[in-house]
Order: sequence, then C-alpha cells, then structure tokens
Amino acid sequence: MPTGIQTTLGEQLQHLVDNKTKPLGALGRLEEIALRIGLIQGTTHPQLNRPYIVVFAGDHGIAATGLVNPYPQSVTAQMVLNFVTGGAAINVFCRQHHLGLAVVDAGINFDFETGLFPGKLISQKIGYGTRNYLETEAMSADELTRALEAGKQVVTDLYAGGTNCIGFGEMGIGNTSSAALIMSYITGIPVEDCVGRGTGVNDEQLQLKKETLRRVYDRYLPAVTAAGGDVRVILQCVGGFEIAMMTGAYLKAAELKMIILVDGFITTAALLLAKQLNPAVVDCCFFSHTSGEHGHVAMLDYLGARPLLSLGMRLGEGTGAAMAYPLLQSAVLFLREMASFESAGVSKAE
Ligand SMILES: O=C(O)c1ccc[n+]([C@@H]2O[C@H](COP(=O)([O-])O)[C@@H](O)[C@H]2O)c1
Ligand SMILES: Cc1cc2nc[nH]c2cc1C
Repeated sequence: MPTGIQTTLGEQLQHLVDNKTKPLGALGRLEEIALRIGLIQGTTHPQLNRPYIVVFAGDHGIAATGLVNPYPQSVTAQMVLNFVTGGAAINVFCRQHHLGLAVVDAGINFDFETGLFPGKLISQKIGYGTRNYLETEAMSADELTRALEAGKQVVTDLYAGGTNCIGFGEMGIGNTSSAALIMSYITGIPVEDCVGRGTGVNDEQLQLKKETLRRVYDRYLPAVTAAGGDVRVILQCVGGFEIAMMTGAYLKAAELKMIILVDGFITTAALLLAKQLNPAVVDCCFFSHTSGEHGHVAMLDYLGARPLLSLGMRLGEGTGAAMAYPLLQSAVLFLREMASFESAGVSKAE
C-alpha cells in the first residue's frame, strides 16, 4: 500500500488480508468475515472477548390449545431447568467452544425457586406466558415496553462485563407460530408459506397449524395495517415475551457495536422486527445457519442473508450460533496472527 496516502479502514483491512501468506482470496468467506468484524469494531486488530449465548425463554398462550404444537407447554420450563443444570445441546456446544451461557426467564409459565441457580437463570419475567392470541392480543403495551427494555438491560450488563460478541437463542413451545406470523406481516409472504413443522407436527397437524394461523393473521391484519405495519403492534398482537426481549437485545447489541450471531427461525424473526426499528442492526449480524424450519430460507432471502452453515438443524436454543462461533474466531485469529509475505519472506505471485 502506498505510504503517505490517507486510506480508509476498509482499505487497510483489505491490504492486511491480501498480504497474508496465502494466494489472494484463498481464505474465502473467512476473509470477508474478518474484514466486516474489523469494520464493526473500527480496528485492524479486532478481537472477540467473552463471547456469550443468551437464551430467552417464554411461554405462549396459544400453546395450551394444542392446535399448533405437538409438545406440551410445560416443556419450556422443563428445558430451562435442563439448561441451568447443563444437560441441553446448547450447554454441550457452549462448553465445547468456551462460550458463556445466560438463560433468561422472559415469561415462562412456571415459578423457579429463587436463588437455586445463582448466575445461571436471569429473571426478567414479564408474565406467566403470553395470552392466547386466538382470543385476544398476546401482550399489553406495557408488557411489550418492559420486555424490550429488559432485553436491552441483559445485553448492557453482559457488555459491562467485557462481552463484545453475542449470539441469541430462544426456548418457547409454540414460538414457531409467533415467528411465522411476524414473518408474514413483515415480508408480505402468505402465512401458509411461512408456517413450518416446528418441533415436528405431522401432515394433518401441519394443516391445522396453517388454518389456525391464517385465522390469527386475518384477525389482526386490520390493526397491523392501520398502524402501518408498526413493529410494536405486531408484537403486541402475536409476539412472545422472549421474541420481544430478543428484539430489544438486538437493538442494544448493535448500538454497542457488538458482533451478533443470528441463530434460526425464531431468532431471525426477532431480527426482522429489530431491523424495522433500526435498519443498521443487520450491519453487526452474522447469519449462523439455515434452519430446517420451512420458511427460514425465504426469511433469509428477504434479508439478503447468506448463512455460514447448512446442517439441517432446527433446534433453536442458540445452537446454530454456537456452531458458527468458531468460524468467526478463526477469521479474527488469522487476521491477527498470520504472517505477511514480507514478515515471513515468502514470494508473491509475479
Ligand atoms: O431455531 C429454529 O429454527 C427452530 C425451528 C423449529 C423449532 N425450534 C424450537 O422449537 C420450539 C418451538 O417449536 P413449536 O413446534 O413448539 O412451535 C422452540 O423452543 C424453538 O426453540 C427452533
Ligand atoms: C425437547 C425440546 C427441546 C428444545 N429446545 C428448543 N426447543 C425445544 C423443544 C423441545 C420439544
């Protein structure tokens, strides 16, 4: 690079990448990741500190009807106990990759014994699950405000502890329905095409899920349309406490220029909402994987996103984000640690 000429950070990063001991472009997408992380952090020496997965958990009123989900609502609380005792998939992957794990009770229909899991379960309980949106709005304006703020607070606290890389996960029986409705309102894709099998409905149950969610979609369409597609109205009508909290969390993480790992179907639906409120949020996002949940591909297409992995995973919990984290880590490390042609005395192409 010619000296004495003012260069942008992007040009400096590209120069560094191109002068590493490798053929030009040979680290493929890792190069693009390194460059983006450098730009987000505003440095030629980016680093990922105290990376965390935050799992927001909440219950959904609709889940108690049995119309849209094969597993009972009680599984949300049972899985949260599994998270805090270390037995879930996300625990295994976090241990494997040295990721911190925070579990947030955003609104589970269960009372956990306070003090039993210090530092493991963060209580930001908005309520005992949302209301059944087949009958009435899922949450009040006040509940929504509190959920958005709580999501921001969780991220602020982690940031204060030194975390600059964060992946969001979720747990909530029935939340693929909420996510499909949100997707449909925001993208305009017919709700039937946004609906998937979730935790595994059969063909007959899938048909019932589609019919049920069409009814819900039509019920709230006038309110959503009258509000010009306002995110707050969508969340109040068909959202979940964990989805609302995640929306606030995305907004705060981007404001703090954290590196954000986006997980699967539900977490991407929360990003759709956050993006409506602040389009710049996606500039900090890395899309971990393409979920096996039908609808995720179209959601990613809508965002113009190209995920890193495609493993057919559809678990949630932030597991896709945990799997993708080491790729980001490799990108940052090659940029920081690889020798240049000059320093290693390796000849460049003629
Ligand atoms: O992350 C995904 O892409 C994903 C796809 C399908 C299901 N899930 C998980 O399954 C649960 C919701 O499924 P359901 O069938 O109860 O709506 C919830 O706990 C999610 O974490 C997650
Ligand atoms: C067992 C189980 C584990 C989960 N993890 C995330 N969503 C889930 C849903 C079920 C049903």
